[in-house]
Amino acid sequence: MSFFRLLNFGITRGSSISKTHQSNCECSPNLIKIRPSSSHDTIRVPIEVVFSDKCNKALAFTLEERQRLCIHGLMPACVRTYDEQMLAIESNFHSFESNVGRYRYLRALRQGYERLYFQFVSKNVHAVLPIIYTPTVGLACTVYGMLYRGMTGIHITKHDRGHMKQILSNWPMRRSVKAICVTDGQRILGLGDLGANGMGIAVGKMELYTALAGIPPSMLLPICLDVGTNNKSLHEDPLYIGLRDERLKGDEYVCFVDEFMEAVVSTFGDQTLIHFEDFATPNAFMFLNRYQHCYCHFNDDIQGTAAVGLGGLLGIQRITKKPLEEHVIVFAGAGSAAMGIAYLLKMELMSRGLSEADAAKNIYFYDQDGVLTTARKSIPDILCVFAKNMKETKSLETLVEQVKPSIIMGATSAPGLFTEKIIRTMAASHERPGIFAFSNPTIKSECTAEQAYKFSDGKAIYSAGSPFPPVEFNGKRLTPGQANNCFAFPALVLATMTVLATRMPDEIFLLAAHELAEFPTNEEMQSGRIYPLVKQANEVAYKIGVKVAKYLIENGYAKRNLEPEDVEEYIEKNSYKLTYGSSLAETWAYPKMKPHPSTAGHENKHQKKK
Ligand SMILES: NC(=O)C1=CN([C@@H]2O[C@H](COP(=O)(O)OP(=O)(O)OC[C@H]3O[C@@H](n4cnc5c(N)ncnc54)[C@H](OP(=O)(O)O)[C@@H]3O)[C@@H](O)[C@H]2O)C=CC1
Ligand SMILES: CC(=O)C(=O)O
Ligand SMILES: [Mg+2]
Repeated sequence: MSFFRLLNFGITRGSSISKTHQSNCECSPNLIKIRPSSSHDTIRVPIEVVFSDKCNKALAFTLEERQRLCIHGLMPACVRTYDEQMLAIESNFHSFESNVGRYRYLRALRQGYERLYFQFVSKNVHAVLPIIYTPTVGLACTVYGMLYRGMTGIHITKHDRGHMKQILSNWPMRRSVKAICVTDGQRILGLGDLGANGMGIAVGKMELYTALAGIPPSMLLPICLDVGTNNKSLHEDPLYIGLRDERLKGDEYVCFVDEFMEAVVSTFGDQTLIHFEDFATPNAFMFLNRYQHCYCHFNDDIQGTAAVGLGGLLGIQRITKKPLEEHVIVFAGAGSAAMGIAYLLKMELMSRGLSEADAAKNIYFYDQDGVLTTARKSIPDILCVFAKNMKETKSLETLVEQVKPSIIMGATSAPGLFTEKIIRTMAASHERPGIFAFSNPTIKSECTAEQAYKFSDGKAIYSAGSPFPPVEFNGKRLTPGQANNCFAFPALVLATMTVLATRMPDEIFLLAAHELAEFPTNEEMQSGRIYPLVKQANEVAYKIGVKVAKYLIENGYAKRNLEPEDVEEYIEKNSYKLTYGSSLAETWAYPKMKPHPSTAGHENKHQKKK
């Protein structure tokens, strides 16, 4: 018998509890007296469905529901309200001494009570993001095998070639999947190659889709491509969950990922959004170039970070009242994050009328080989324009003394790279030097908030990839910004999924950057915080998501037949409901996802051929 036939047994969809039935119970908040209900009122739902992560309301099952679902007596008498449930979770959450302990608790909560979990995350973004996202998720990935407690997504290994479609079809909610976040685990935050343990990152990113952007979890599928790991310590770790082989490489690796992309669209449809996360930089760029014009694909480390990086730079422009083209900017690190930001920054400057060479003139790159000069052999294409005809130096301090940057952007995973001398040199030449320490998790930051404020005499406009608490300096409370792509990707995926965009063009990342820069008030900007607060992340996702969705419609990228003025209403109507259904039928109807209406042949009037 199908799942739905079981669910519908004995109940008319949409019906509510009858008056007669209600009169069978006498309830006070904590004291319940029941007379047995008549048999036709009960619903024979398998107990594993009632108590499944999707349906379980824990102690919030009402007395009527307990009776009708034949689960009465399987839990204590207390019927908890929403606030009481939140209190219970909050008390548990705070009772753990370590953040990994909290992470572990939240995993169990998600796996037992999905809706309750997302209620808690959405209402406590400020406290929970540092656990399910950076920095704690990074630490959790290092011990992921130990923390593993069952299915969170799909693992496809290098032995699955030729069978990927079949594996993707094994996902229980395959009919509702609309977006995928995939990693091959090779560059997990700044922690390096964590192989199959990287699944924790894909899960964390997708949880933010739901918690911040309201996308139903049933539409989301985290995937780990287990192509081996070159991390020897994982090969020897008895709790490691992945293949203990060297990584696939070369053509074999590319063909593997090609087959994966084809399997995704043939299983879930060609509108599926495919988010790449934490691939090693050369592969990240290679796949972005390969797929961005034929799939609905983006790379968050390159493009999401670029939107947030440029948003921060536009914030510095607001504070200093000096146009970005007049700032001297040093990028420390030449990986996905730094190159992505520099590319978008160049695009922004060229949109202001500068030539490519002029846009790149004041932008310097520095990596493990020192400053990027024209003398360097084999420069990645994207960086050529930034290479300078200057004397080579291996020292970042020397470079900073030489070019006196007003802004430094670190994405190196090299903690302490921004020394006291560097920060003091910048503060001596600039009233409000911009210091970005993008690297994650916290232990990888190029400098801490305290160092940035102390060594700059409180002048620094400091932001970091991971959260830092406010710092008291000379009687002032200075609040760092969080320069993290979590202020961009939820909005971008919300927009893309809302309008069923065919592609994710560069312009939407530029637009997101501009919108993000407008968030902080003038007062907040002047105090040195150029990003919104983490607790505003839902509002950021919604507002930027709406703007980007309208842009996609107006520029012919949308497949859904939706007018720009209807975007807000559509989002509100279709977003994940954090509260339980108001009737039994609504509660139990949850797993039945309505397929997106086919829009084939219904191009909206804004649509151009792309
Ligand atoms: N805040 C956010 O939203 C995001 C943060 N990140 C973080 O940024 C960091 C980098 O990631 P990604 O861009 O993918 O970069 P990669 O790890 O691919 O590259 C790191 C770059 O830093 C350089 N580097 C390493 N050590 C030093 C050093 N001591 N001095 C100078 N340069 C150094 C490397 O140089 P070489 O090539 O010569 O080895 C390389 O160019 C990670 O910590 C990641 O977590 C990433 C994406 C988003
Ligand atoms: C935030 C993020 O995507 C990273 O550090 O890789
Ligand atoms: Mg990342």
